[in-house]
Amino acid sequence: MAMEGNGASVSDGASKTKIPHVLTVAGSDSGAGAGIQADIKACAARGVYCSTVITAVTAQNTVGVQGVNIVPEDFVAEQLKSVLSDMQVDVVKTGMLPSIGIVKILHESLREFPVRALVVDPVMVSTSGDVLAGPSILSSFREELLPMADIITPNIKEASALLGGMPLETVADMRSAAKALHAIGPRNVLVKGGDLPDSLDAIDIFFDGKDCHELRSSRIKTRNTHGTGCTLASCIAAELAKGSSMLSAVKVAKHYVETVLEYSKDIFIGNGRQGPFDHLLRLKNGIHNSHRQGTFNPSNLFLYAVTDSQMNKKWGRPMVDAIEAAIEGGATIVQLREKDAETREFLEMAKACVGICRSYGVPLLINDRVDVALACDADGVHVGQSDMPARIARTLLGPEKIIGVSCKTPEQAQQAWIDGADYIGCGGVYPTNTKANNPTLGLDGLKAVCLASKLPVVAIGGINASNAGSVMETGVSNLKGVAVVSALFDRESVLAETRNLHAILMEAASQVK
Ligand SMILES: Nc1ncnc2c1ncn2[C@@H]1O[C@H](COP(=O)(O)OP(=O)(O)OP(=O)(O)O)[C@@H](O)[C@H]1O
Ligand SMILES: Cc1ncc(CO)c(N)n1
Ligand SMILES: [Mg+2]
Repeated sequence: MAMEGNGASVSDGASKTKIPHVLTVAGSDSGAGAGIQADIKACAARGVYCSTVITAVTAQNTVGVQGVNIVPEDFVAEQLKSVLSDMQVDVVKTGMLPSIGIVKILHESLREFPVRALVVDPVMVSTSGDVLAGPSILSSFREELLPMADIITPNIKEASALLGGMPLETVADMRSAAKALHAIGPRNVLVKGGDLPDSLDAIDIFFDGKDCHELRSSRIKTRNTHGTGCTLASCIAAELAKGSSMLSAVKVAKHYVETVLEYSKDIFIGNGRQGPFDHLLRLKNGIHNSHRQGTFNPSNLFLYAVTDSQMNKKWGRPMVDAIEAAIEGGATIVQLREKDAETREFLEMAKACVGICRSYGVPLLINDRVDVALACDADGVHVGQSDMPARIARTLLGPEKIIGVSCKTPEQAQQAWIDGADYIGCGGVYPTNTKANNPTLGLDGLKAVCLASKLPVVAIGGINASNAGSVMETGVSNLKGVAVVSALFDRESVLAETRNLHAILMEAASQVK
């Protein structure tokens, strides 16, 4: 029975804050790794409101899909109307659409209530091999849904099915498929290569009708990949709802998936072949076993990029571009270190950098300046032994912000823990030009500092592609990564250098394990 609306409307003239809003039209996954549940968590992690129209309820776990119950078409229509007629949806994202009738209803609803963008994840078969939408759906996808879509995100099998069984085995095949799918009508196509056999990287192909981009990230070795496709599409929708361009939404989403897989690679849920991951980046090393209710994850120290405005000036690149390139290349945290700018100029720059880092989910720390960190709402500060003491910085910044301290000696390392710091920056490990009169500790000095503290440590000072491997291979358990300045920013291509260093660190980390 249909219920009447309650007739009440809120329009009291009070100031209203619009929050970006994604509506997901998808199936429920009882195991909560994929489907509606993944969509809600991905949107929440990206700071976007998510409403839900449920098309089917599945009984599903890490072993497979045990049952599917399709929601009656009329009731899908009713849910769509309830949300779209009232709730200021920016972007609609679709997942499991299990019948031709449901596709038709969605098509009609979107004509009646247009939205800014439509993201279509043409879900057909789960990775466990279970059918979520049968082949009879293909023609209605092609005729009704694809031409309306701003982007479609098929995996290899789905791209092949939509193209009548065209075989897809190589990156070149993925490129041809992206172009052929574009001809069916969607504005943009992303063919996902998560299931591409024998590929070292996770490669996706993006085609916008003009240019074809090959998007690569490192392939995380983990069983916890159930729901990557739903998460990727929801994150694209979330970034579009915030106002991103399509290419940047796709890049941010891909980077987010890589980051959550890395964070969640060792978590254990379920006994089947493919487990879920933790969208909110908390389980591994996270708040559950931290001494403080903070949000710092020590894995963020893996590739720590420290900026230098002189170097960026020398190479003629704006700070935000340099930072974006470093993040794209694999930097896991950024420290803004500014020695020349006046406070106001520094603050403006810091705000822009917070914006870019936040869009990628990478923390930004401010060197030295607690006031600037507070004013731009950065994720924290890094202080030296002659800067604001960490204990006072903690009082000023509160329990949530990240605080790092530079330490050269075991005594300083012990003090950093007592003062409530989150990590230690230890160096200079090797000689460097970026800091005058800085004594060199060598790998032995680094080890001594690591062993003196429970805190995670990042090594700094003269580290580059040729010696980063030996630093990581010291194998002390709380040494979590390396911090670099010149090796990334005093170079022609920040992206290429960061990527290279990231690969070296991954290799070294796998040796240690
Ligand atoms: N092991 C991995 N490491 C890094 N990225 C990955 C990995 N596996 C998948 N991805 C990325 O995750 C995204 C989803 O890709 P995939 O091809 O697995 O989609 P899907 O099969 O639709 O996902 P689902 O498992 O939810 O059905 C892509 O950007 C892909 O490159
Ligand atoms: C409900 C649902 N939607 C999508 C997928 C694809 O991962 C799944 N396994 N379950
Ligand atoms: Mg997959």
